[in-house]
Amino acid sequence: MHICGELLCKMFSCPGKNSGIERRYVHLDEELLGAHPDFSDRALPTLDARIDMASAAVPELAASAAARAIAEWGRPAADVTHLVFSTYSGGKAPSADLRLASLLGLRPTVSRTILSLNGCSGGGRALQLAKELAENNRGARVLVACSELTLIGFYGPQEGRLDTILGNGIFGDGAGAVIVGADPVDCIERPLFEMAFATQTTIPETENEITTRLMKGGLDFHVSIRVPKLLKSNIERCLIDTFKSIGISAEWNDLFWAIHPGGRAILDHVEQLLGLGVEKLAASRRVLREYGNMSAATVIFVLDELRRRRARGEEVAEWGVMMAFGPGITIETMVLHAAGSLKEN
Ligand SMILES: CC(C)(COP(=O)(O)OP(=O)(O)OC[C@H]1O[C@@H](n2cnc3c(N)ncnc32)[C@H](O)[C@@H]1OP(=O)(O)O)[C@@H](O)C(=O)NCCC(=O)NCCSC(=O)/C=C/c1ccc(O)cc1
Repeated sequence: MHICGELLCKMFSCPGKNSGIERRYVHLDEELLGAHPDFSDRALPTLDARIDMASAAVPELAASAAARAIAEWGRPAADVTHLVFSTYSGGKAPSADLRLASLLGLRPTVSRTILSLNGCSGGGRALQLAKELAENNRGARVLVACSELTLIGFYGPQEGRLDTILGNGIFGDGAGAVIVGADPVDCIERPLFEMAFATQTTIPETENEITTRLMKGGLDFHVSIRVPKLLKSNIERCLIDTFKSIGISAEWNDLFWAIHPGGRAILDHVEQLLGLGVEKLAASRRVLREYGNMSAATVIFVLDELRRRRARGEEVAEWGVMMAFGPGITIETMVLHAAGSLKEN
């Protein structure tokens, strides 16, 4: 796995002091908002304009992250055999993945899959899919790219909808990219993480807790106040079942953790539930603090942060867990092994 996170956006903002977020980056700056004042009012029909803007910016942001991931990988872009692309900022076909393939100069036979509206679990799903593609196609090299722009669903506060303020307060823009393969070529490819085992779980009867819907005024997000507690009640079962499936018994504090920082309360609940030491979620908290919740791209930033910490000589456990949460409520869980070369970076 070769990883890169990328931000191309222009403006930063600071939500409330309890959010755990110090800054975020957004494409929709004051100049663009000045040109589209109707974006602030979700009752106005702005979807077309938002889709046009996102269709241009989403693949460019993705290309910037992917170009860096490919450069670190060390092989030409033409060696990419598959592309898995995740975004909630789509709305057109052909989708941003085709434009991304063209911007990167991928081969015309590259096998493309787009994940749309998977929300914050999209990064975890894309990586699981890439793992399966890589393991089942000899020599495959899968580019995973997640690119999210909040402009598709940004609008002003609405009476009786505190959750829209929450969405505008914690979401940020960003793109992450990873190259996944199953059989690294010696001396050229230096794997960072091995994806040992992956599962997806849906919490029963929670389909209305995290939702998005394309409306004439843009993408309407709803995140219920129950989400942190619902995750808290279900995460440990997922972890126990996942580790049982691979026959490893794990002490939670002996692992490294790449938890999707969907919000400060989610990290607090996970930390408390699993009895984790304060340093265990430091990578997730740093990404939340510096970038906010970038939906699918966020877990890639967390993996990148863990990689950087290891490179700086900080102690990172050999085995770890990545978890991402999205509409469903869907929990994507992956057991990771820090590959040998990570220690030498
Ligand atoms: C940092 C927060 C936002 C605020 O923390 P706080 O400052 O300590 O404050 P409180 O938690 O006490 O909340 C302040 C007020 O907001 C209210 N509130 C608090 N969450 C809420 C609420 N979801 N509704 C509606 N009122 C609320 C809460 O009741 C309270 O109201 P009040 O007592 O009247 O002041 C914290 O609540 C928090 O981290 N919450 C979890 C955030 C969360 O669920 N994140 C989403 C995870 S899932 C995800 O990321 C996927 C997104 C997605 C992306 C793209 C897609 O296409 C699809 C999906």
